[in-house]
Amino acid sequence: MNYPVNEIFETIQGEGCMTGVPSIFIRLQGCPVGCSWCDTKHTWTVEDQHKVDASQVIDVSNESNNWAELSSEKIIEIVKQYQAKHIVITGGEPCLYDLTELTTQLDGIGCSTQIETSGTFEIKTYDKTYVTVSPKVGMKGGYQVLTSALNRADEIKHPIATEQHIDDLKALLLQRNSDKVMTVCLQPISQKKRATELAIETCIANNWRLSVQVHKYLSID
Ligand SMILES: C[S@@+](CC[C@H](N)C(=O)[O-])C[C@H]1O[C@@H](n2cnc3c(N)ncnc32)[C@H](O)[C@@H]1O
Ligand SMILES: Nc1nc2[nH]cc(C(=O)O)c2c(=O)[nH]1
Ligand code: SF4
Ligand SMILES: [Mg+2]
Repeated sequence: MNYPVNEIFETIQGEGCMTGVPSIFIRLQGCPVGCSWCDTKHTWTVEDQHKVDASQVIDVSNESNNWAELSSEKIIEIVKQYQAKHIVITGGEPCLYDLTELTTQLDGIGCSTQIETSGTFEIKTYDKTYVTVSPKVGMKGGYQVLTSALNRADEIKHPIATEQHIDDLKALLLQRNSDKVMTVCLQPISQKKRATELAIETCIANNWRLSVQVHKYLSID
C-alpha cells in the first residue's frame, strides 16, 4: 500500500509515556479534524501540486505541505538507514489510512511501532502497535472520538488548556469500556503557563501523568 508521507526523521519521542525513546517519526499528510491550536497545520491538506519526490521528505525539518507517495516497502528501506528501532506514525491524522501493512512490515524487521491519533477514525494496525489516542472534542471538522479508539488506547494523551478540557476527558473516560491497561497523560496546549499549571494540579489530583512536549523545550524536532 502507498502512503502520503510529509516527513521521516529520527529524534527522541517527546510526548507521552514513551518520552525519551529514540524514534523514527513517519508523519503522514492529511487531517480533517481542524484543531484551532494544531502545531502541524501544514499537514492538513493533500494537494496534487505539493506532491514531491521521496528525497524531499526525508530528514527535512521545514514545516512544509509537501508530501511524497511512498510504498510500505520504500518506507522500510528508508527506516533501515536509521539507528532507532521504535517507529512513531503520526500526522496529520494517520488513521485516515490503513496502517496494517506498514506496521506489520515494521514488526517484521524488528521494530516496535506506535501511532499518534485523534481517535476519530477506525484504528487499523498490527495488533501489537502501541496506540496513543489524543482525543479532540468539539473541533471544527465535527468528528467524534470513537469508543473503539478509546478502548484500544495504551495511553490517552489529552491536550488541555481549560477546566472544560478536563471535564471533556472525564466524560470520555466514562465512555471507555475496556479492561486494557491504559495511562492517562495531560499535555498542556502550546506550553502556556496557565495550561501547564492546570495540568500539573490535575495530574496530582487524579494520579495521571504530565506530558510536556520535551522536544519543544529542547528546540529539536
Ligand atoms: C499533531 S498531532 C498528530 C496526530 C493526530 N492527528 C493527533 O491529533 O493525535 C500529534 C500530537 O500533538 C498534539 N498537539 C498538537 N498541537 C498541539 C499543541 N499546540 N500543544 C500541545 N499538543 C499539541 C496532539 O494533541 C497530538 O497528541
Ligand atoms: N520529538 C517529537 N516527539 C513527538 N511526539 C509526537 C509528535 C507528533 O508530532 O506527533 C512529536 C514530534 O513532532 N516530535
Ligand atoms: S487531529 Fe491532530 S493533526 Fe489533526 S488538527 Fe488536531 S492536532 Fe492537528
Ligand atoms: Mg509534533
